[in-house]
Amino acid sequence: MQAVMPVITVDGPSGSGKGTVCRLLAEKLDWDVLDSGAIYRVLSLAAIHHHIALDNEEALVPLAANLDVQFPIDGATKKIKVILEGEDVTHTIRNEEVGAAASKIAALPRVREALLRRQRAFRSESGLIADGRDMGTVVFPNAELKIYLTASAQERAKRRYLELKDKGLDVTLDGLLSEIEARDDRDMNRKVAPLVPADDAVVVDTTELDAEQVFAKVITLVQEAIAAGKLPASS
Ligand SMILES: Nc1ncnc2c1ncn2[C@@H]1O[C@H](COP(=O)(O)OP(=O)(O)O)[C@@H](O)[C@H]1O
Ligand SMILES: Nc1ccn([C@H]2C[C@H](O)[C@@H](COP(=O)(O)OP(=O)(O)O)O2)c(=O)n1
Repeated sequence: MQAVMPVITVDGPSGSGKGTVCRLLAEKLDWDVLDSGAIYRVLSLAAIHHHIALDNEEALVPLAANLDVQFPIDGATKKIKVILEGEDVTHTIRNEEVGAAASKIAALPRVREALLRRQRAFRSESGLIADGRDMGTVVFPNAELKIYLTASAQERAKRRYLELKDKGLDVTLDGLLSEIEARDDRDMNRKVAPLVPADDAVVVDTTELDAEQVFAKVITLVQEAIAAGKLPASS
């Protein structure tokens, strides 16, 4: 019988640094990553392409259940690509408009239900680092280690501003702050699987920490989990 492979969950609001820490941790442990936000983002883009309203749960559920999405590794860059219905949407899904749309469809209970099995199927032969909002509370409630990253909305907006400016996008700090606050409100106050730390999650406030310091803290948590026998020594 195949052993059940370990899972580390990393949840938190937009810009708290989940993607960054998950990428570094996956490299260090040689584990796989589930970017659950990318699935919600891709679904919202598919809804836009198919002219389905973001609150039309009836139509969104079959779209979610049959979503034609692949996450291949780019041979040249070694980064994960996102392919929706044969089209490379790796960059398109990252803008704030798609993030806001993703947050809207993510509030629909039956849409979340339709995506559950797809997310759990990412559990891999190595180990899995799961990045999202409800990884520790709903999708992998038995995860061996649960981390919840947070930071002030101001700091998260500043990070997003620097990132998007760097990509040459026309954004303002105030605009991004409003969008982040609206998304926090929607994600934290929805009825199903709201963004909240799992009871057994370790909360790390990253407001005053750079990415390297956050990673160092997370590595310490992994080492503590190994010492406590929660994660295998080979992690
Ligand atoms: N601790 C940190 N301090 C400053 N900037 C950070 C930190 N962690 C991540 N970043 C940067 O902030 C932006 C958002 O980080 P990201 O990992 O994408 O967050 P999330 O996945 O939680 O939305 C990225 O440009 C990233 O490089
Ligand atoms: N597990 C998840 C992941 C994302 N979502 C929703 C809510 C989020 O605002 C959007 C986009 O998530 P994503 O993690 O890509 O967003 P950020 O990179 O943190 O800005 O999707 C969710 O409801 N549950």
